[in-house]
Amino acid sequence: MNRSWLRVYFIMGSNNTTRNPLEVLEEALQGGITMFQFREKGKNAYTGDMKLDLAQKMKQLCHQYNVPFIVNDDVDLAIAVNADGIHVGQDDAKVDVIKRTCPSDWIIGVSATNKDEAIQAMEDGADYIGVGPIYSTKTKSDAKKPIDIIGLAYIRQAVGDLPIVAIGGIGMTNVFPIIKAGADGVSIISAISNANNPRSVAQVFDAYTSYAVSFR
Ligand SMILES: Nc1nc(C(F)(F)F)ncc1COP(=O)(O)OP(=O)(O)O
Ligand SMILES: [Mg+2]
Repeated sequence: MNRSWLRVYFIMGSNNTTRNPLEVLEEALQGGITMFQFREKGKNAYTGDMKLDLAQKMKQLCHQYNVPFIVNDDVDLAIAVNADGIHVGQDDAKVDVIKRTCPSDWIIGVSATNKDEAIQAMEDGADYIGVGPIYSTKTKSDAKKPIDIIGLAYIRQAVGDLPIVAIGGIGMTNVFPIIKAGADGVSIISAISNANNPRSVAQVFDAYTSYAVSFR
């Protein structure tokens, strides 16, 4: 997996915006996001054919901009739309099962909050780990206690050069310390999905992360 795909990793579901999610995604793609995760869950989330249809349209958009399209949690949906990969948490499908039953070229991401989860994900063969929550977040109602920059640095030290994307309460002002602490990129939901101008916010994250990574 190309770790630079993690640099500006946008995550969104239909309930993370009051606008048409396809318009928000296209604006974020125009602004330079480097990877996208379709995370359709929680209050008023789409299900069934509506979820399938939205996933197919989002994947098409991402591929118009040569951006990988990842599905959160839902392995069956990811297979149905021929996604580029899946992201699973500690309570979701296991990596070894995914590797046995899903396309061999899939990007497989795993959530990790501590060193043990990170090392386990690496040993299981995850292509990247989503480390956090770095800061407190309102987006994920069942988020664990924030680990802050020090928790990220500790995990970076434990996993060598395994690709890491940081997640949880990330805004433009804390990009630099997160990259300096060892993340290859930042994962953003509401900073882009709730923005008046998702394109310009994505552009700022693109510029800030590129600059920060160049110092690494
Ligand atoms: N969805 C995520 N994406 C990332 C990514 F690495 F992509 F930034 N990291 C962490 C999560 C959280 O994943 P999980 O713990 O299963 O909770 P949920 O399914 O509610 O998102
Ligand atoms: Mg999950």
